Amino acid sequence: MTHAIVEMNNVSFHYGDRQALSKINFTINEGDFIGLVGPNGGGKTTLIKLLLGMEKPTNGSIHLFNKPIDKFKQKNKLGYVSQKANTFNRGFPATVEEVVTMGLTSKLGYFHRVSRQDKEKIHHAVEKVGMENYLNENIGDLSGGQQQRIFIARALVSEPNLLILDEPTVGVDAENVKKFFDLLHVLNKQNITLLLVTHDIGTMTHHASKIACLNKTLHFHGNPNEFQSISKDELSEFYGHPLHIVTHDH
Ligand SMILES: Nc1ncnc2c1ncn2[C@@H]1O[C@H](COP(=O)(O)OP(=O)(O)OP(=O)(O)O)[C@@H](O)[C@H]1O
Repeated sequence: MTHAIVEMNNVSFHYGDRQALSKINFTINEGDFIGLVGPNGGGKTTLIKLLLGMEKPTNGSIHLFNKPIDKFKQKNKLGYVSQKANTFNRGFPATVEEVVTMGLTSKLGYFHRVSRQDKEKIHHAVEKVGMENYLNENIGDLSGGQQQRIFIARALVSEPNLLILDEPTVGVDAENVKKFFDLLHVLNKQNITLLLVTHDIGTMTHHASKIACLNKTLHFHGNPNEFQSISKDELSEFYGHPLHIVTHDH
């Protein structure tokens, strides 16, 4: 039986006079791996802000794990890796272990003492992303792809059921993109539901179990085969410009 962990019902959102989202009905089921795609300004970031409780819908309702979002207190169930996560420069004075610890302290408060159990969680999260040999390295000395793994570990440390990733493969080379998706599949098999915002539709159709296409309204939400059967003209109309999709075979 599938369990809905996110339910958006008839959700609209305005920034002042500007409507960013209109009448969105969107469900995320436990175990989904959803690629959220759409043109620039289509409302992807806004939708994520609503899920994270950073903005409130102008109309409609959101339920997280069967609770109305304003009654939902288990913030640890949601993990978020932002687009700007890997911007640490060389020499940034924090070790991998310290960065991953921030994933707990941001939820528990900075004065929360890190217990032995917390340490175990931190090490476990770092192991999950295959970076256990780098715990004492400075984050700024790692490659972009390695830093990205650490930010995923930071999001995983609070043991989320839903992991939201915003444009995680921008600026990552093809080999590391492949490794990154391998990691996401492992996490997905471990029952972590994934919502990945991306402009790379071609890669997404190979990896995601569902594609959601957003341009103010939700134009499509279904499996990648159904998505690929949408005509190029229809997609270009939805995007507002001709679209060239590069598909990657693995
Ligand atoms: N803080 C804000 N104030 C006013 N308008 C905003 C604000 N943030 C976003 N918008 C507008 O809301 C619409 C949706 O923006 P949003 O950032 O959600 O789109 P997006 O799909 O994430 O875009 P991109 O792919 O370029 O990151 C756009 O028209 C944008 O200009």
